[in-house]
Amino acid sequence: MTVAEPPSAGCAPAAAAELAGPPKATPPKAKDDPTRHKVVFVLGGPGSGKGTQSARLVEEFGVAHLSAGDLLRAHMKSGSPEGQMVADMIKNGQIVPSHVTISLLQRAMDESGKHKFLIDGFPRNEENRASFEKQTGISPEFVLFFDCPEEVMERRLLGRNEGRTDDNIETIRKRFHVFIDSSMPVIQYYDALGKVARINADRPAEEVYTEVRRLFMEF
Ligand SMILES: Nc1ncnc2c1ncn2[C@@H]1O[C@H](COP(=O)(O)OP(=O)(O)OP(=O)(O)O)[C@@H](O)[C@H]1O
Ligand SMILES: O=c1ccn([C@@H]2O[C@H](COP(=O)(O)O)[C@@H](O)[C@H]2O)c(=O)[nH]1
Ligand SMILES: [Mg+2]
Repeated sequence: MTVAEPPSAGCAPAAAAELAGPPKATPPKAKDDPTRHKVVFVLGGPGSGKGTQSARLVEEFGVAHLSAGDLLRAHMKSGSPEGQMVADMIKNGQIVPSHVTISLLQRAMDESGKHKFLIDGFPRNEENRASFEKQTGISPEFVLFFDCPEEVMERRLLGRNEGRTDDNIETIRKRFHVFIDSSMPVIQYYDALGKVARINADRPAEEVYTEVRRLFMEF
């Protein structure tokens, strides 16, 4: 990627901002820096139970939970053209451009006043992952991967009844394809670094949580 030249002196502020190019990369903080943000990515197919298990962790450990999907759903209600684009992409099961999701995540992290985060449903593809690591200087402590058969996830999503525009059979099938094609490579990337804890999510939620909390205690 090419880095934009700095704006010349005398540039108008708006033009200068435009010339400044993409957000600058943040260098990683030292391991023992108490202000360092620690992140666990919560990944798995649609309906695998990411939100359900994250809520339990919030209850027990008080960690901050940032669901990228929830942030995008809130953003789509903003009424802005970008919000409309997000609404259309969610309805079609597509991955929203990284810069949109990362700026929502960054703002939520900054406003939370916390240092430990569960980031649920992100990164969705390799480009999300690389951009997030570069822009924030954060790589995850580990990844919780909820592994669940598609037929089980499909049944759960069709029974969820939260009025989501993407919980219909047509979009669910697209989301499964996107998960296999684009999101699994992210899990494989972190697995190669020894950072993935795989959890069998095809069990009662209580049973899944017993394993999740045990893994989380090490965080
Ligand atoms: N272990 C489980 N057994 C049975 N039902 C479950 C289990 N975990 C979650 N559910 C139910 O399945 C549905 C989907 O769960 P949840 O919203 O946590 O999934 P998710 O991974 O966050 O999905 P999405 O990626 O679509 O946001 C919910 O209705 C939830 O109550
Ligand atoms: O990082 C992300 C997270 C989500 N999306 C879009 O939102 C929907 C729903 O996400 P859930 O995690 O299931 O709530 C997803 O299908 C994508 O369209 C995204 O683009 N990027
Ligand atoms: Mg969810």
